[in-house]
Amino acid sequence: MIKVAVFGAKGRMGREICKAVDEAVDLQLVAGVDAGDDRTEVEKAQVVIDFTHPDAVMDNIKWCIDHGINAVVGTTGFSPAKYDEVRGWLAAKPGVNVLIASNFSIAAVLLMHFAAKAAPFFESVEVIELHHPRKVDAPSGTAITTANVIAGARADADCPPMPDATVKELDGARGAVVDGVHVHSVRLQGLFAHEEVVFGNPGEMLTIRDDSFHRSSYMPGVLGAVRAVGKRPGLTIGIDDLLGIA
Ligand SMILES: NC(=O)C1=CN([C@@H]2O[C@H](COP(=O)(O)OP(=O)(O)OC[C@H]3O[C@@H](n4cnc5c(N)ncnc54)[C@H](OP(=O)(O)O)[C@@H]3O)[C@@H](O)[C@H]2O)C=CC1
Ligand SMILES: O=C(O)C1=N[C@H](C(=O)O)C[C@H](O)C1
Repeated sequence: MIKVAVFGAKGRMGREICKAVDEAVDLQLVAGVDAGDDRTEVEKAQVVIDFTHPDAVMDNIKWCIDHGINAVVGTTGFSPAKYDEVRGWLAAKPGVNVLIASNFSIAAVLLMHFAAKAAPFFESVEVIELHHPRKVDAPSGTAITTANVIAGARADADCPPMPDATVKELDGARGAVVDGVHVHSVRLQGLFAHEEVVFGNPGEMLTIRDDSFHRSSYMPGVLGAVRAVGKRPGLTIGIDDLLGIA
């Protein structure tokens, strides 16, 4: 039995995660807390799951590492510098592990995998992410990761810069630029979490799209990460390795 606590327990993801942990026969929910709550019960956990807020997540990870508790983190807002900071904290606490993934849904993880494979074959690529209007961050963490892996694959293949004649632009019209990839964020009532990667060549186009319709799509990935994190030393980024597609 793995003892689990949830940070952000009353949030949209947290509520679903508490239910999934409760229903799993090999996991025991020992605590669920939100901002400002007492954390005494959390200290009994072997794994903390964090789905909170980009401004809170680094302090939460530090708290887990200081208390010798492994962490599975879905909260967004990470950068290479933040990953390095977590690595630094973990180096001082051997035996404690952290797994961070910008997306735990199988469809989104596969979308990113396929996007990286397709990237070297196209002259142009842009990312469009579409989410519910309660989302606080833009672009989404998944879109940032997608742009990162596309840029990495293009750099490895020595792709030339993408064609783009824009010289006159209303601020934001071409979206945010992440690692040289344009990323467009749509916030629309009725949507949940969706992403399209559009690739273009002269005379042809490829679209790769994933749709999450419900938060249940993240649960197999989150619970799989909870079961795996104790066996993965240090910092693990993403669940590709857990799925055997790294
Ligand atoms: N990786 C993935 O697969 C996915 C990631 N996400 C990400 O997860 C995060 C949360 O999303 P969502 O559930 O929709 O957000 P919500 O705003 O619904 O929930 C966030 C919860 O975190 C709580 N919280 C804030 N600060 C702290 C803190 N310091 N310690 C403990 N709890 C805290 C909030 O409490 P209070 O209201 O009291 O402030 C709230 O209950 C976002 O970054 C989102 O992008 C979402 C879906 C999937
Ligand atoms: O806030 C959300 O809802 C989601 N956040 C994550 C992100 O920013 O990528 C994952 C998913 O898109 C849902």
